[in-house]
Amino acid sequence: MASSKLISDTEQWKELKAHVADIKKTHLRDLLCDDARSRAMMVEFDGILLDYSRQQATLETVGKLFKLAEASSLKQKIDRMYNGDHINSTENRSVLHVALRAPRDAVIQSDGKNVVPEVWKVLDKIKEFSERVRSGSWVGATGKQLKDVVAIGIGGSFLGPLFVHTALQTDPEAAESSRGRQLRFLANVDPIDVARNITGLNPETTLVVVVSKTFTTAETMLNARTLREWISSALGPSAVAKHMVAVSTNLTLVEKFGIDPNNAFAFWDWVGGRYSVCSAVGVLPLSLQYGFPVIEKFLKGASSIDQHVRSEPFERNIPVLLGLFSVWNVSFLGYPARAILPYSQALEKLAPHIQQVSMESNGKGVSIDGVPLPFEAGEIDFGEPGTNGQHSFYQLIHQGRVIPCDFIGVVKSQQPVYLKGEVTPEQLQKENVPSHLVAHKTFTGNRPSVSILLPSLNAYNIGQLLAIYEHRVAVQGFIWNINSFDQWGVELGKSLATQVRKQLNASRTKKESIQGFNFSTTSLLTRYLQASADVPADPPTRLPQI
Ligand SMILES: O=P(O)(O)OC[C@H]1O[C@](O)(CO)[C@@H](O)[C@@H]1O
Repeated sequence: MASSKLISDTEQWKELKAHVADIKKTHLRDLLCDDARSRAMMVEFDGILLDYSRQQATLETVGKLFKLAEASSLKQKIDRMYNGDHINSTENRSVLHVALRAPRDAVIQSDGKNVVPEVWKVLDKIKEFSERVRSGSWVGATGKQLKDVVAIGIGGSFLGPLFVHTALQTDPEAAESSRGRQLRFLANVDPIDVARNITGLNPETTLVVVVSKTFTTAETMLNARTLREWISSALGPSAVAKHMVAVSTNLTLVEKFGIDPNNAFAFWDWVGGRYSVCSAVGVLPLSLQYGFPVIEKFLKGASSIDQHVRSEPFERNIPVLLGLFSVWNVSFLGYPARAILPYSQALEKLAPHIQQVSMESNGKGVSIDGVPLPFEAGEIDFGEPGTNGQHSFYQLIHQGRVIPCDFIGVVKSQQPVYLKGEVTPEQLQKENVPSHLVAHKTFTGNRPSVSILLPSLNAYNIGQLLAIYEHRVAVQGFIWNINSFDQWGVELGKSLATQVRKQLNASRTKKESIQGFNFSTTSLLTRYLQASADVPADPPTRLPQI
């Protein structure tokens, strides 16, 4: 274990700790009376407005946060990321998702090699392949056009693409270009998910995209085998070549699985799973659905924010400001959660995606050098689109626990509806509230939030939003000095789960007794084995169906 200095040992951290008492004495209501303060807390870039005046912070707090950024070498860390240094030191890798959306003529090095040409080679291949499928020049085994796509993948190989797909579905341009086509996502190992996803689809007109960085993830490989069976039992084993393609960094395993390597789309170990939506992981299924030109706009939006993060001074740098205030809320004010509240139904899958990006990245208990953290890092992310959330958990946010909120607004809706002559209810009518209800009917306020206002929600804006959140999470990790890009905890979880699977298999097939688990696990496994005693050890293949 290294003995590097923790950020919490610096003077700048201690100054912020001491500053908390001043802020706790101040009510947000009073802070908001200061127009100059509010004006200074608004930042605009490329059509996006960030208003952070509703943070429990003064301009002095902001100054102190910038000093903390300096103490944590934030600028140098951002530069090291863009320079392709192995900042993911525990896995000895570069972190270069910014290269996935860089312009064709950009130069971004990893291990002494410019990776941008490789990125564009894959993008060009996706463009060509998706155009062939969409135009009908690539057809299925029976000569029919492939109108439907099932993307199999989990975690980072699922949540980001699902978020972007859901956000694009109602955008007029994307809706037009996807007319008559369907994109579905199969993630869960529970056969119910297979049943739901194949219901209503015809193998003759379906293309399956297996998305897995490692091509070893148990859930994905089981689902891939199931859909391979679905295709070959209907159309014969040779149909797999026409109906299944893959996205992976492990092209050897792709070939072993039976997918033609020519129909595989590569990405690289310098792309973390949860940061991979701009690689073939997202770009292939999304281009099949919407056409490459729409998805190229999405990449351009993300790239615009990449340039902003790298070059904008911290005072006007949206992801840096967001990251600093997240650290302020979590580590100084002691608020462990964050609500992501987009006022657009199209962003309904933003919170599930950011949950992985944020919590898998920053849910760490040790510094990048392996030193246990004496403070809390990471935050609990959750969210729902407004106004649905208002009718669900906002009560707790209003009057219960303090949860910093991200309010995301869209000025020009994808689907604007204007009602002529709509009358405003007389909400402000004086009520004769009985005294015993006054406290129940009062908001004490003083709850921090940021507002992010997008001009519209087209492919470009969706790319911007994605990149803002990705960089914000990285900024938080840089300040806390943790490794936001590894996931050893998840890997440990997977290996513990493998032991359980092995035990279940051994008990079923060889009647081996359960060994090496605690009382609780042993009891649950025993009960499960007893209750499923009628399941044959080697069951015949049966496709789930509804
Ligand atoms: O793309 P793969 O290798 O199948 O992994 C899927 C996901 O599993 C995880 O390792 C978490 O279990 C994620 O980080 C990753 O995105």
